[in-house]
Amino acid sequence: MDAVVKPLSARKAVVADAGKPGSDSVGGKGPRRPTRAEAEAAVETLLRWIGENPAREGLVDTPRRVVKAYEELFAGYGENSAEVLDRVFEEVEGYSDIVLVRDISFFSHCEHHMVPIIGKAHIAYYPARGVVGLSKLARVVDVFARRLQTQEALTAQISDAINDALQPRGLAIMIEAEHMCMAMRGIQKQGASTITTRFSGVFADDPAEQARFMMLVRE
Ligand SMILES: Nc1nc2c(ncn2[C@@H]2O[C@H](COP(=O)(O)OP(=O)(O)OP(=O)(O)O)[C@@H](O)[C@H]2O)c(=O)[nH]1
Ligand SMILES: [Zn+2]
Repeated sequence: MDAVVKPLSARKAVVADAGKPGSDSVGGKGPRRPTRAEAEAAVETLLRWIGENPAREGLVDTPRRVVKAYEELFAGYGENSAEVLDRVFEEVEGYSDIVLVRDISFFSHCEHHMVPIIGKAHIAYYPARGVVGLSKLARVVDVFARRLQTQEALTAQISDAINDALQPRGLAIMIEAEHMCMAMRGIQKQGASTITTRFSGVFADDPAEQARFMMLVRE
């Protein structure tokens, strides 16, 4: 959770690095991580700021609950994509055609407003030196989704992590998401969905492969 309190410049460096083996768990130098009590006090301040009375019965435990919920919602800062993708299975009877896991649901939070991004990721690759457990693709989505994000960075980080770990012949990532900061506030457009893609290897080189990916995602 250190990155939550890192200055923006330091945090940007972490994001740029993310996905490289061993470098996407956030930590190291930076401002001191606040204590749990300080984090709870910050929630209490926000409660007072919105006009609430943190001492009323329904709210006395809320700072504790919010901090606990943040540990879960932002658990990705303590996780490392390289560890998740550590185990490559090479004995797949020579299978080297497309592997596509679609509709991987995720929740993230936008880094501008800290409100939810709700979406689905679709991931396809052509194995070269083996395959990973299918659940690991979904786990790697959560490693990065459970951080403050932009959809573009999330897409790039997932792609970089899988490319580094698996070196597939091709990798395609598509993310479709609704940003609550556009739905609940600001422009207030519900149902608008944002699509981002990242193609590499044969998916970047061959438009027919991109078309195949799109067809499989949509069918
Ligand atoms: N590119 C990108 N923009 C995002 C993402 N999530 C939220 N945003 C946008 O980030 C922008 C932040 O704009 P600002 O003008 O700094 O903030 P704001 O005054 O709250 O903007 P409004 O949302 O337009 O009210 C908004 O346009 C959001 O829609 C994302 O994942 N990617
Ligand atoms: Zn936002």
